[in-house]
Amino acid sequence: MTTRSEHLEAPAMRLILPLPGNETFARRLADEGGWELGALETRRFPDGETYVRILSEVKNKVVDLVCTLARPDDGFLRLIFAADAARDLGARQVNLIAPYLSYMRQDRRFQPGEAVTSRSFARLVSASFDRLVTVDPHLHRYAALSALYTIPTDTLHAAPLLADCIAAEVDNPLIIGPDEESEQWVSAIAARIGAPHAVLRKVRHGDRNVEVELPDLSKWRGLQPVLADDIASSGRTLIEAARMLPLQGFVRPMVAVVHGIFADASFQRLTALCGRIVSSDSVPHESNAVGLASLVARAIASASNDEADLIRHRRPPEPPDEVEQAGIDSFPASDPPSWTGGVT
Ligand SMILES: O=P(O)(O)OC[C@H]1O[C@@H](O)[C@H](O)[C@@H]1O
Repeated sequence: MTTRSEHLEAPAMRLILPLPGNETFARRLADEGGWELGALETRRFPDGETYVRILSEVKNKVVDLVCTLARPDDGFLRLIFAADAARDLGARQVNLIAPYLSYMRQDRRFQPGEAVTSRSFARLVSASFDRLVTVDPHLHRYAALSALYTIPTDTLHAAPLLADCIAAEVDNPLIIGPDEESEQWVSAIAARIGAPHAVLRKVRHGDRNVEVELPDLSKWRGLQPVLADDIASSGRTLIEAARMLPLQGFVRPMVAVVHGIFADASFQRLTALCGRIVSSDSVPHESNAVGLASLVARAIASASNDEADLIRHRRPPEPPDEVEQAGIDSFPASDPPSWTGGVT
């Protein structure tokens, strides 16, 4: 008979469990690691409430729920219900594998009364999961996810994979970031493939209204421009950058993004202005050309499955920081800024 201590010492079996729409990525992940692929069923009751049923055995297993979080409001409750169900049914550990992590951009209160959704979302996820694995979260004013999340997190980077994809497709690339924020990604990509890089200036006036200015790039005319960024959301940032490049005599740019959300008809609009457009498979899209499953599988395999270790790494929530208070004080109602959103 197996004793309790023998059982705890045995390596936990792992179950990769996709939420709807994440089956392809989950299958790749399971194949990479040689792990079991599970299934769950969800539907809506006639009143709009969510039904969730886990169809695989989870007892004593490490359960990795795979759910990219593009358009999170549609499926977040079913994700939380699935995590709770896995735990109720005896899962030893319940992790969230979210190749794209949402709610990273409203990371402070820009106007009095605004919800700081980065913080609220992190609290909800931290309450339901033991660990979070994600790729290139939009860390702007926060240096690391540990400033928001109270559970252990693994932050992976797609820049080397995007760089290899660009190098395979373009001979003499000039890597261009559409705004100052993108410097971190474009410099990493450029360094890996030994290409020059430049960063444009952007002013955001609204959710779908941005202005992009080009510095003098004439010394690089003749190179193939490659616009690289972390997210294409409304696509406006990339569209404006792509519109500006021909003004300095550049050919149509290639576009390489980690997270291709491409809301509205932005992909079609970009296609009209650009050459090849590639993204990672963090968000399922026709532009997916860079697979992340192997990167994510390696992180999962090396993460600790030890409950005691996870409990040690859980931290109490941090109190609101200076930034939040500064946000409240700095925008008196009589003098609102023209752009009230948090996204740059
Ligand atoms: O312009 P859209 O595509 O809406 O938003 C994406 C841009 O906004 C920034 O936060 C991102 O880093 C990216 O540059």
